[in-house]
Amino acid sequence: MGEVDQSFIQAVEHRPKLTIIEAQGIPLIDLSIPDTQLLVSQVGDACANWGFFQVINHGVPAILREKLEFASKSFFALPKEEKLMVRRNESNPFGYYDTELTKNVRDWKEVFDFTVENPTILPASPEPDDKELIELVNYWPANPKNFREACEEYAQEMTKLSYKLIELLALSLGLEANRFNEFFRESTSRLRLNYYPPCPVPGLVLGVGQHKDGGGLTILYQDNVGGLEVKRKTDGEWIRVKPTPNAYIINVGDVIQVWSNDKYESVEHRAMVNPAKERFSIPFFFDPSHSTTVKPLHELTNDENPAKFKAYNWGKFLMNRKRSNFKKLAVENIQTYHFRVSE
Ligand SMILES: O=C(O)CCC(=O)C(=O)O
Ligand SMILES: [Fe+2]
Repeated sequence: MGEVDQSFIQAVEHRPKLTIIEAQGIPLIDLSIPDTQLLVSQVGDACANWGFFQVINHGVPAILREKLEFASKSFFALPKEEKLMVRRNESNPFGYYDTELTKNVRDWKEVFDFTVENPTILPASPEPDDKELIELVNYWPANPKNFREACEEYAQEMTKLSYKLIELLALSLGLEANRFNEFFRESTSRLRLNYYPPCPVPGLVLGVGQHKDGGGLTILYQDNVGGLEVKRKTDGEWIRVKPTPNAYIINVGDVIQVWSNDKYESVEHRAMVNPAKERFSIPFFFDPSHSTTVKPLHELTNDENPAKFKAYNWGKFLMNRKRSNFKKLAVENIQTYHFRVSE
């Protein structure tokens, strides 16, 4: 990326501290324990207290992740011109991208995005009155040769793990295990490969600026370099999540916060960059169908605990976010608090 352009520089209050506080507290959950009740209560506590947890013994074969990590490294090592052949554009918000913005500031990263459904149905634009839908098919690079296969095999495993987790989450909220499943048919789930090159000014920029994930669940794999920071709910302190070999980091997104009527909060996080090492991470975003109307579940609201959010459409929300990370806007990008019912 050459010289550090002004567009990357974070406002003073958002700059990362170079002294690291490493989290003791992010719960580590063993998904293989046979006692479902115990598992459900561990997941429930983690969601309520942190919004984040790590899982081990999750059933995803390490070999598939390693194959994808290798494919990702090979892809990002290609000459820029080759990567630009699968660049996202105004009409398709997926593919390769190296100028993404988070909240109007540039991230120090390159990404490759693809969707799980083929095709994925999305609104043509974020405009509320535009009813047109589009069918998106993924861009695949010609190299490395097994790139598409590695991506697709891994995404299937992520989908399986997501259903396991969303069912535990439903149980932890006192709902039927399959309560959320219907929302994820014709999902808009996406997988992202993140590449963070070494950066000469890690105290001034971020790999990903502070944000909340907008959708259902995120399943993140981070390599052993580390850089993910989570805003601790108890005191607002930024806490580094230490990489655990073979583990996944799970966080609830805004959609689950709304469904749960604030019982579970979607927590802010960000990624720091490293002055010497490159870093790779692989988030999977388990997101509902574009047609989903997101609103607090009726089972979780009543007269004493009325709905805290107005209903909104997931497809339009997603396209709004996509527009704001493609182009710098004069206004703040869309956030779920815009739908909060005033008290
Ligand atoms: O790379 C990371 O550790 C975090 C990435 C992330 O939060 C995202 O892509 O939404
Ligand atoms: Fe994120």
